[in-house]
Amino acid sequence: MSMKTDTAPLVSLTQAGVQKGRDWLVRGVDLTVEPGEIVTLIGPNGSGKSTSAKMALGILKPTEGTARQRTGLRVGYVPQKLMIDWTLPLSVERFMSLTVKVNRDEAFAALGETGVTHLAKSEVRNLSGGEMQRVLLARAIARKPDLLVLDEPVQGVDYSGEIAIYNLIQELRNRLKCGVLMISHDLHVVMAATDQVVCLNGHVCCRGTPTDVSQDPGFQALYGARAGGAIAFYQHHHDHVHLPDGRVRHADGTVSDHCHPDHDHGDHGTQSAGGGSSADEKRAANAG
Ligand SMILES: Nc1ncnc2c1ncn2[C@@H]1O[C@H](COP(=O)(O)OP(=O)(O)OP(=O)(O)O)[C@@H](O)[C@H]1O
Repeated sequence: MSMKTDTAPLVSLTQAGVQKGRDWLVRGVDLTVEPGEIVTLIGPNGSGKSTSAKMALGILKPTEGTARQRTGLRVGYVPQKLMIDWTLPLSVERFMSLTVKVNRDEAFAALGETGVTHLAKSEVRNLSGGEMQRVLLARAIARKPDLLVLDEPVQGVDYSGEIAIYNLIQELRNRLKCGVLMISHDLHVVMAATDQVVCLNGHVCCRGTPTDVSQDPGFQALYGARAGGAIAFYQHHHDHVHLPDGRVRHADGTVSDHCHPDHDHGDHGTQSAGGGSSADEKRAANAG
């Protein structure tokens, strides 16, 4: 059998779940990332985003279901936190080749791709949030990955900076033709650049294109003009919680064994004027 062109998704999960002791960290996750596709995992803290990403990357073996990675998959990773002693001087140039094997030309080419060649001699600890994210992106793409994994890519970046970073991620995807798997930790902010949004809540709560959401007249009335098409706010409420024993408690207080895939996960619509009072809505209101 010829292995010249592997046309399988870069990574895929099928009904994947992880159990630790008696508790399920996450279950029933279906996910694929194709070359050139941007997939974003969203959901509240502890909803299983990192666990799902780790299963997709083959770092964590699913207890149930399957996880597959394309043969010879190269992954570029932007971590959520860096284990770096910030009291030590470290130039961007040196940082680029600190943990990954890249030569000077590759490092500079990558810094060029993310628009920060001019920072090569700068101290990493002096970088602004946006500059740091660009350097991290450069480091992740330096070895020409098939898949770019971004764990909270707009950390420490202000609102206009966020749009710039998301636009850059989209540009990189277009230029490098890589797939992108993004994790958004505490924001229900999803970019128009995202092809697929998978919202987790201990299981796949809902999924779809941000376009569906951003084309909603109610959404446009609130955010369309201001957001400039670059960012969509994906707002919804979870109408049930997953109990540690795997059972599901619904909004009406009833408890059931399963949360079926065809189960109505409640109002996943866009925010309406005068709607609830969650932190997400406050954030959306502030940003908009
Ligand atoms: N090795 C482990 N053993 C036991 N529980 C774990 C382990 N790893 C994660 N968990 C738990 O599994 C759940 C899902 O964790 P996960 O890190 O995937 O969530 P997350 O959506 O990425 O959260 P956050 O937004 O806070 O980073 C959490 O309740 C977490 O405490």
